[in-house]
Amino acid sequence: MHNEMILETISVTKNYFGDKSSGVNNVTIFIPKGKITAIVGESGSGKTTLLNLLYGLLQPDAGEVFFKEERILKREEQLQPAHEAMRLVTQNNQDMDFYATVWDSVRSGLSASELGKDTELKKITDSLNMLDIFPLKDMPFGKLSGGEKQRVTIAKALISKPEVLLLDEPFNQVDATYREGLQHDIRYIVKEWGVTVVLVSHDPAEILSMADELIVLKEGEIVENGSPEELYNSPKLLYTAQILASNSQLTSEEAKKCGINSKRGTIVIYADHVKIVKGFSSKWTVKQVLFKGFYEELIIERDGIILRATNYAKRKYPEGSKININIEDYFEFGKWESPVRSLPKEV
Ligand SMILES: Nc1ncnc2c1ncn2[C@@H]1O[C@H](COP(=O)(O)OP(=O)(O)OP(=O)(O)O)[C@@H](O)[C@H]1O
Repeated sequence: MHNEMILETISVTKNYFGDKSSGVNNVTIFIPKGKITAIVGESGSGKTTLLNLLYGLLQPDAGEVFFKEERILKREEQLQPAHEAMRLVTQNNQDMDFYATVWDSVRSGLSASELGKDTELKKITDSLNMLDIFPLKDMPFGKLSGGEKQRVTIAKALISKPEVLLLDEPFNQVDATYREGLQHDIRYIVKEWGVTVVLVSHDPAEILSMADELIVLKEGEIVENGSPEELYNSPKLLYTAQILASNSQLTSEEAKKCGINSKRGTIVIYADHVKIVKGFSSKWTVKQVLFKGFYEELIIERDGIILRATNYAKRKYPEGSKININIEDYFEFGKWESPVRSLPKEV
């Protein structure tokens, strides 16, 4: 089914120093309505620049941005940045008053024409309830935890029911244990209110669990896009594989020692594809155990080769213990980074 588009950029370029070394170059994207689109990429790849261009906060040097086929006006053409149907939540609560109560903070998201109306109370209450922060309504914003602050900024952004919500690294300040709850609530809001969300993120876990669509940026250019499943299961680029999953990279010589015969330069093995199995043949040593909440990531070593392995049986394999593994899948990347899909291998 063809998705209805709400936002698009046509060959948009924004450079900060007059050359291609910064910002974004010739970017054409389509944002589907009522979905969550994640813009991903390494630090400095242009994610925030693209988000600000979509919002109209930055003006493109070339190209155009459209909201529902209506061109987003340039700064000199409008009184306020951005289209009124969009809201941007920036990183680090930049535009929040730390002394204001949660109630007043959320209320400040209403436009002048909405303030003082009969509907004001209901709008504030609905927004607070939607983000599950009504009990905090009298607390000063500055006294809240990172996760609570983020809920308030989103409630403020949503109070006037925008059509598009743009979120820059929305879970950065949110404690890992509260992330999933907030991710779930954003998904719920998207479904209930039909809001379109565009978010910038560098965390594979949140991208894969939340987004309907992914746009991969590298050095200011779009290099891949598609659903999280498509890109995770069949990344065209080594770069995409690195962004979407915790992984190990081996040379073909190293891979050979793991039973993988490949003539291509780089072999990528997702931690999720390294399975711990019973057996006596090949012993790997657990060098490090990384706590990841409901699972662990093990850094394991054999003959100088280091791999990452996901382990759900927590505390079963302490540092120094010996384990056997199966490599269930891997990707081979050659000179042009186009991968060959690989068959499961036992090690
Ligand atoms: N206001 C600015 N002035 C000059 N250069 C800038 C400005 N904003 C961004 N850049 C540069 O443009 C490039 C892209 O920056 P941007 O913030 O869009 O990347 P990002 O992918 O969001 O990075 P991060 O994940 O680190 O936030 C970087 O090289 C950055 O240094």
